[in-house]
Amino acid sequence: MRYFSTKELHEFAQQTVDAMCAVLDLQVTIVDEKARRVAGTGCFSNNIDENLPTGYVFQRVINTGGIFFIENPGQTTYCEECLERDICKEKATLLVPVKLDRQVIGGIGLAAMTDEERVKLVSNIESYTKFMEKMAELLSAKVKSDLESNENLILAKNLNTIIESYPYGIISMDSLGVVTHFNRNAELILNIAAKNIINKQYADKISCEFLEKALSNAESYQSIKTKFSINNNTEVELILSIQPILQNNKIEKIVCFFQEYKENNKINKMIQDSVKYASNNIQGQSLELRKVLDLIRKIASSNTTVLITGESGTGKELFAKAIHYESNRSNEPFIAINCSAIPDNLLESELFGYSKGAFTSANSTGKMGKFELANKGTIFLDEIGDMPINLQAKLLRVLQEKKIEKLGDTKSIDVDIRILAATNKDLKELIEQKLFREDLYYRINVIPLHLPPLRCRKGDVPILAKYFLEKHDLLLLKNIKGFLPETITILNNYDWPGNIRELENVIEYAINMENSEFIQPDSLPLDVINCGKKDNGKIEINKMGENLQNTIDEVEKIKLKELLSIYGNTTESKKIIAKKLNISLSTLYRKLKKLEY
Ligand SMILES: Nc1ncnc2c1ncn2[C@@H]1O[C@H](COP(=O)(O)OP(=O)(O)OP(=O)(O)O)[C@@H](O)[C@H]1O
Repeated sequence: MRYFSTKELHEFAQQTVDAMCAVLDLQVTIVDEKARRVAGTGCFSNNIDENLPTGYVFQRVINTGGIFFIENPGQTTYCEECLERDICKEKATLLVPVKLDRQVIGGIGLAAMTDEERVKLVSNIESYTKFMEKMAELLSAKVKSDLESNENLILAKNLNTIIESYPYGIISMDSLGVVTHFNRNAELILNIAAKNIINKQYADKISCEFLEKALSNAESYQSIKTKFSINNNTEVELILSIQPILQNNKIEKIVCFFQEYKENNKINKMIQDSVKYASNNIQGQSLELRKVLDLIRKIASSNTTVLITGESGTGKELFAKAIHYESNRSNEPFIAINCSAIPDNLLESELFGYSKGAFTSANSTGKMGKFELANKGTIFLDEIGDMPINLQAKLLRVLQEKKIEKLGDTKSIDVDIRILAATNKDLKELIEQKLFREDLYYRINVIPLHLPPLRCRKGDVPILAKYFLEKHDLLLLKNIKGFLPETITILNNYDWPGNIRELENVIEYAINMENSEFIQPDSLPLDVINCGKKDNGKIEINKMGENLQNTIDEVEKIKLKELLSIYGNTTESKKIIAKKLNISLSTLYRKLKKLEY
């Protein structure tokens, strides 16, 4: 790649040398990483865009990244290879590399052309060197920022092409709802010209309840069937996904993808079906699992609260979603909140929302709480055992009265929600410790649903393993066909303390490690092998051997990268590197090839 390839950079380099020459009263030149002159003052200005003479010391600066000061040009060993050493007009010269992220991308040279200039340069060499280093940093920063802005430009063009050719409507807007992108398909579906909506507030032209909710609460909604009102009183029915983009927990942008809903449209049907039959994602055939699935089908359409219990990673959230999507609330929101992940003092406002001006740091427009957001749909209160006791009293009121009050507001709002709760704690024990309200326990535990740990439904291990293999193999593009029988035996023998989440992670790890068509036992993590296989000595040693080789390769890679950046990538430089490492040149080439250099 040529770093000083643009006209702007050439002009900047020339302005830099002119300014330096005016201040220092010495001649200045800049060369690129191929030792081609990019800019120059005085006699150097005659050879711009030409290569420097073969053997000129600048070549060493570029190859080694070192600073060179030649007090007596033509007479030092550095000048021996220079074809112009006998006609050199320079009386002294200082050459400094320009580096970008440790890679040499050129150099700056300062030359004394008279005896007087030479005395000045020699006697102040330290300060000149420091100054030149600063100028090299300045040049490098300019090259970097030009490269970045060029990359950004290409990225923006690329993104725009993707957005325009995407087969869905796309609207993107900022946190105030001002539209920044509106693609061709959005124009066709909503019958609005992009120029009439870009830079305007979407609410002026179209309105959608979900967008408003997403804008005020940073919620993402996936594949909802919803109606959009267009300003001339027409409505279109859409399948819509909304994705907020957050920065420091604040909405920066909202991106919406949508398609017009048509009964017999294949994609729409697929989206609808995948939403409706979310329980299809539940894998397993054990008797224990089939009992749970039967129960889900029975309870899905009622509005009764369900308490899902089970160890971490057994699928509590997945089953909660299955209940929602099997119910007649499936076209309405499913809102999940993890009560242990939110600090106690914030949980109340997250659940109930607040009115404008409720407290000093409150958002000036107020905020909808999760209960209000889940209206008509389902709210999933995960880790309910961690809910602070004062909030438990408020939750009880919501369950009994189906009303909520925002913080800072006395007006109550009716909510029509189904509550699903989950915990991996023993709530009865928490009741004894006075950490959980007994009345709330009975209120939420109307339908108990217990998910057995994976070790109690071993029959599901091979089915789940195959399912996760197919899922991650597709994502990692490895084309692995299955497991060796010994691998399945190890998986079956293991205890799975982290349940299905742990199994999924183990399979993803194994796919990454595997280089053959079938997952071998030694591609599993060591702790799974050790616990899952009784005679595991051979595998452990193999694994250690493999890890040791990986570590050696890594260290070699780092060292070679460092030496290449110091000495350069030419044949000459490689000879120096081989000598330094005390290995033959052919061994060095073999190592570079193996490490893909
Ligand atoms: N039967 C199943 N079939 C397919 N995937 C499953 C099954 N059960 C769980 N999973 C997957 O396992 C992972 C963990 O599930 P989930 O997050 O629902 O567990 P959880 O019990 O809610 O965990 P925690 O208590 O730690 O929040 C998820 O990726 C989920 O999709």
